[in-house]
Amino acid sequence: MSAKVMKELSLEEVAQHNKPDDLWIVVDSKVYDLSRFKDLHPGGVSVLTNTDIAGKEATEAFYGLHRHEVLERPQYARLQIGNIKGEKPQIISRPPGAISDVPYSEPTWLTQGFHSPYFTDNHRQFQKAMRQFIDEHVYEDAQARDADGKRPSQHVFDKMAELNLHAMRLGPGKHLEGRTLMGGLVKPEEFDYFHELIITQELVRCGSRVYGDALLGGKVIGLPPVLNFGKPELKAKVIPEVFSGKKFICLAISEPQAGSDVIGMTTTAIKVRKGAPIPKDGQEEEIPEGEEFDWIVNGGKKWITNGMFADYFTVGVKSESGLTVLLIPRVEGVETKPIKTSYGHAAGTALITFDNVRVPSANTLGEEGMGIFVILSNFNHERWVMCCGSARSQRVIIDECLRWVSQRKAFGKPLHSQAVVRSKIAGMIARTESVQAWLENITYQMTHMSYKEQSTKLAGQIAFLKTYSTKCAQDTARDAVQIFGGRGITQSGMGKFIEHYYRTVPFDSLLGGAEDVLSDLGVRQAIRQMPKNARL
Ligand code: HEM
Repeated sequence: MSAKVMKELSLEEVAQHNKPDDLWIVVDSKVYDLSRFKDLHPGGVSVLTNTDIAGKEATEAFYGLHRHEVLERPQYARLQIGNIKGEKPQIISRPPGAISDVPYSEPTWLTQGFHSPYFTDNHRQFQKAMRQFIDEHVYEDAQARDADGKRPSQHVFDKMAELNLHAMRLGPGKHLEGRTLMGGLVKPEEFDYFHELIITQELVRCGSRVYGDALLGGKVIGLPPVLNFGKPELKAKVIPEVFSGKKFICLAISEPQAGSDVIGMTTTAIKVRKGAPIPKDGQEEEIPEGEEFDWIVNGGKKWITNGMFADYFTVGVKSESGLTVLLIPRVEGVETKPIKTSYGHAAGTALITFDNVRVPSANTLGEEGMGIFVILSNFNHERWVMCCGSARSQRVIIDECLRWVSQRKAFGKPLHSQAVVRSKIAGMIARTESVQAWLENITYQMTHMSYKEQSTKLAGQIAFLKTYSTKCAQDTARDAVQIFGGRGITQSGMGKFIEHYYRTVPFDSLLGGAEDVLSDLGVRQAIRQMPKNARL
């Protein structure tokens, strides 16, 4: 189809078309014919036929009420019939992959003229590729799935697999060996936690909290126990399936009765001889040392991210010898039901029931009765990932607020002319910058410590950062709603990302350890490390 030929028009010519049935307006030097559209306009007819708008330059009025993306939607873009002679559009869309030039909407290491001791040229190239990938292949799917509640489209998982992003989201390590990462941009042995931070922070820019989890959040926490504690044959089967984006895994620990109280969990596993019938009395059989057997699992798990579409479940169970972790495939006796949460359905949050589920002993992860170590070993990494996301999501809100207060007028002046509005934005910026700076410091420590060292030295730091970051995020969400007013609680239009943020921000403060629990953990760790001879 040939491109539409745009007329070159003057403002005087446009002014002739100011009647309901012959209605033109100008937005950012582009002339739109709204004669037929006016009856379909979601904001009504009268605002368009108003004498201040019909046949006039309406840029300011338009941007006070609509996001720029409205004009990019094909059904509205085609209303354009021409341009104002000698003028050029001033408002440009950010090209895919580009850095934003709205102040504070990027961390300093990505801001023109700023420097960083942490990020190398390789990190910068990696960030560029990652942003391009998100803008081109992920953003639209995130918006669509957030709205319809379906899980992410398979083509997104497949594209991520092509770049080995599923593997990279588990951080640096042996699992990257022999893989081509990001089309060869980074060598497996050079991939570090800053690369991983970049992946998480770029993903968050999609502006959908549920989609972040939907995009295999379950794998980020459910696969490490397999990777670190699974038997070789199990790993050889499950890991390639999950890294290929064709099979899904989740972590199932929390229970309706026990919440995150891992010691108080009630899901049970008893041993029976391989293939033997399930004992009616529920009593475990004596299995000779070294012989393979089956576990019989009964119980349930709640709030399990990706549970609805998972093929594998990494499950904490109570066994005779204590807490044990099993990898349970989706087999007979496993049932998943959706749980409605405030962030929507795309992440497949599930209630899972296990009814006499038979699991081979070869699927035991780590030692029997030592499951607490299997579970705890990944907590730091999970919390750190959440800090990366939380830091970046706060920046998305700053970007939204700065744009809004500059384009929205109240009492004849832009919103930013109100001191109270500026003061709220000052708080947002200070909080976000401090979270990111602390995060980069911790990430740097991680790149210089073994996994074991990280557990002993950084558990407190990460716990404090997570608590601090999620508290900052909640303050920022609350202030952003005040700045956006009614739009901040409306799911479409100007404030849609603010409404979403305010609704979903508690997730980060709960998942991976609630705020109060984590602060306490950090202090207890500090007390344990107090030198015995320290005195005032
Ligand atoms: C090319 C021209 C225009 C198009 C394509 C358009 C399209 C839309 C759309 C899609 C909405 C729904 C809300 C959203 O998705 O953001 C909307 C709402 C609205 N529009 Fe327009 N519009 C145009 C021009 C105007 C103009 C010039 C005015 C006059 C000041 C106006 C006033 C409104 C109002 C008052 C609302 C309701 C806003 C709200 O719910 O907060 N529109 N418009």
